[in-house]
Amino acid sequence: MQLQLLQTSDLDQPEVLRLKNVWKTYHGGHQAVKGISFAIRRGECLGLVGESGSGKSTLARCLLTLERMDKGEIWLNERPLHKLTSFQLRQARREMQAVFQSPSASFNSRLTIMDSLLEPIRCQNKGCPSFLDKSTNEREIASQLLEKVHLPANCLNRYPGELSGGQKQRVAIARAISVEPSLIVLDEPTASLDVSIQAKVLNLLKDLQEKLGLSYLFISHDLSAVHFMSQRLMVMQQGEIVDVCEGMELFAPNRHSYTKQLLALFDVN
Ligand SMILES: Nc1ncnc2c1ncn2[C@@H]1O[C@H](COP(=O)(O)OP(=O)(O)OP(=O)(O)O)[C@@H](O)[C@H]1O
Repeated sequence: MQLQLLQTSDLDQPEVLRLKNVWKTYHGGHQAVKGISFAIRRGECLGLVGESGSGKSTLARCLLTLERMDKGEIWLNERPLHKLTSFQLRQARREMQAVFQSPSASFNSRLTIMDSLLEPIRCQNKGCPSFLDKSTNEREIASQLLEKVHLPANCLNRYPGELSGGQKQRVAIARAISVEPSLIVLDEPTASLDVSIQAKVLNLLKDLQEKLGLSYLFISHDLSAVHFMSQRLMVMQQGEIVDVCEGMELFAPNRHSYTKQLLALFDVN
């Protein structure tokens, strides 16, 4: 799929992802996700906020098909992931990328940054992403990708251990966008970073989303970060979506009582 420049608020855009009535129970009977349904449109950032243990990561792992759900439907670009064979699923999964909380865990410490960065492009036999200047030279493609996340090309020969957490997270973001996925799941992408770096990474993600028309599911326990990033946000409590709102509706007096509790906890503006 080609990324396109577009208005992020454009509700005429097609759905990239739709979840219908997704349930997940862990061994021992704990219901982490209880009948969740939602959709994400192309070019949209949908925020998911909720306190620790509310089921956000479980939901993310279910939709990335890293975790088997009990029941429900997951449609990616109108393909029913819940009906695919394992082989078909491996192919379809490539249309989704994820950036997780811990940048260190995302890299093989024995691979150079260049090799880690180019892994998805090589695996998927893809060439130069359409949003870069055309090139067939791997090093040039990798340098351009790093440039998109404001890192110098001299990082390419280094190993993950030689980069800071913030730099590694930027490489993880560059790697996620390299194959022009339909959806990027960002699961607490700044939670392990220094406060001074968090805002920079959020700004970078928002800038890339707007320029490249990316679709994000942005997950965080921090309501202010979710509000900053997302056109629409969902509030999750004990495995359920208890509130959904757009932009400034967050401050409406009739919000769910749990949303109000979160608003009181975080400095949202
Ligand atoms: N592998 C597992 N086995 C059993 N229970 C689990 C497992 N993973 C998560 N849980 C439980 O499911 C619930 C939801 O966990 P989950 O990690 O999805 O929440 P979360 O909202 O992402 O939390 P956090 O913000 O702390 O990451 C929690 O009660 C957790 O203890």
